[in-house]
Amino acid sequence: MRLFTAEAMRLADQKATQIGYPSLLLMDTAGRKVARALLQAYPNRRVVVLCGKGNNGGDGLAAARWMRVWGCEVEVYAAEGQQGDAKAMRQALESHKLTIRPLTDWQPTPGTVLLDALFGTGLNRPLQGFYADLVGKINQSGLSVVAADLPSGLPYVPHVEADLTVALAALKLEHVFYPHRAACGKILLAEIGMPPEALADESLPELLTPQALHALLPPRPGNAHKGNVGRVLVVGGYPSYTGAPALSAIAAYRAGAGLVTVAYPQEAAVVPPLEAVRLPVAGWSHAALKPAKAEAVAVGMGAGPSGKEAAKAVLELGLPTLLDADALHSETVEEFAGAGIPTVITPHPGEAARLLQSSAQEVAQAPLEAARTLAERFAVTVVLKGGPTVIAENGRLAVNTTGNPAMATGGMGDVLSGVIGAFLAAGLAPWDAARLGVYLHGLAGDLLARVGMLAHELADALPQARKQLAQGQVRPYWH
Ligand SMILES: NC(=O)C1=CN([C@@H]2O[C@H](COP(=O)(O)OP(=O)(O)OC[C@H]3O[C@@H](n4cnc5c(N)ncnc54)[C@H](O)[C@@H]3O)[C@@H](O)[C@H]2O)[C@H](O)CC1
Ligand SMILES: [K+]
Repeated sequence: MRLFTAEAMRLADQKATQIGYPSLLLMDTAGRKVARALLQAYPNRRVVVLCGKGNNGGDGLAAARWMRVWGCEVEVYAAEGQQGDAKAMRQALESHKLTIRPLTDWQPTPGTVLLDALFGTGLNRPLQGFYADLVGKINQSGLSVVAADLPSGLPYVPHVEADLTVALAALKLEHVFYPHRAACGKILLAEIGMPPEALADESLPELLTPQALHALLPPRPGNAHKGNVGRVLVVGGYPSYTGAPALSAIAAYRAGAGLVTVAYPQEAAVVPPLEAVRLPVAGWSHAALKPAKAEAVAVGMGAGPSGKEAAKAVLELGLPTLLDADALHSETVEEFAGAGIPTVITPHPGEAARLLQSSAQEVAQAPLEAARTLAERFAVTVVLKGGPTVIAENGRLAVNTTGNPAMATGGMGDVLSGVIGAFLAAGLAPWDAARLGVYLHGLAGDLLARVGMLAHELADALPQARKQLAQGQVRPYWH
């Protein structure tokens, strides 16, 4: 499944028309789906539909007609000047003898549900004047609001704050990235009959879905033993950061690793989990790490200023490697890529900014671009953590669809490193290990989803998350 921009959606629309699918049919289906979703969420309420003059307004006019056909009480307020399909929808509605009132006449009436069909993907500048005031009035009314396709005004300010948004044909950036996603309320994706060919644009970012991720889960063979399902070497720890490598080790086991070894400076009071092999080292060197039995390495978690040296020792092992936190330095990443080692880096916006020589704010404002640039510049697989996390590799992008703000606590990144490390060790390519790891980590977070949860608790929820994914029980947030 792909993530659309407004422009990509317009092209998809065009393509559908070119291959012979009538656009009026798309609009009518859009209206019917919006109407049905609204009535399911707010049964037995009087509905007020507010329509703009573009195609988003056309969806609203179609929705009003369907609600009328189904015998619901519905009032319509619309801007003047519809063209094309939207004009046809206005005529179709009028033929049902429903009075369409001027948009300027609308006043909030207690107990009604609003259908916001003012603007969708066609907005190319912030709302001003009458429409800005109207959005303010909608938001201050305290009424329940259902948005057709997008809360009107997004991606700018002001915009409608909806309780429910029915995304049409595909999810757009605003349905996925914060802070805009918050204005959508609950999100439902409505299929409107768009021919699949029109929606299949491989150049767009992939949205991680349970179906796609399910296929990546490494099988657990009947003759599994701890030596053939993936062994991970966790390298980190420093006198003042002793918890990080332990968390990664727990997470690697919880994600399915057969054996986890933790290498840490002997002077650091690291307490690996009981199940891990301990490898205290007197200084970072290849010789010190060599005894570890592993198919993949995760390095940098809580390694402090010794992170660079630790990574250098890991480099010589030549194993697929995840570089996190204190191992995230430009020279280090370049060395791994230069040596042809399958490498995943997991920066947060601050670390990404350090690698890109920009600011954390710039990275957070344009995460897709930042991840793509990092992947191009360093020729590695990039996991840029955020709301949501973006994965990039060699021109392709994927956007995570699990996780929640309660996960914003210390140690969550260390857990993610362990999870991705486990999938690298199980033999997954970096692109697959990164996507599956990020998705499962977020899914475990969603199973707990309460502020105050701890990183090790999330790790403990990983087996349940994996089981749900394996059994096809995961419902994405837009269902
Ligand atoms: N494939 C689909 O998903 C389908 C989507 N549909 C719906 O169509 C809209 C997009 O319609 P479009 O006509 O392109 O744009 P809008 O209705 O969002 O608004 C355009 C309208 O508004 C004017 N305008 C633009 N910016 C401003 C502004 N700042 N202030 C005032 N007016 C502005 C512009 O000139 C136009 O007149 C999509 O979201 C779906 O809801 C189809 O129904 C079916 C297929
Ligand atoms: K809208």
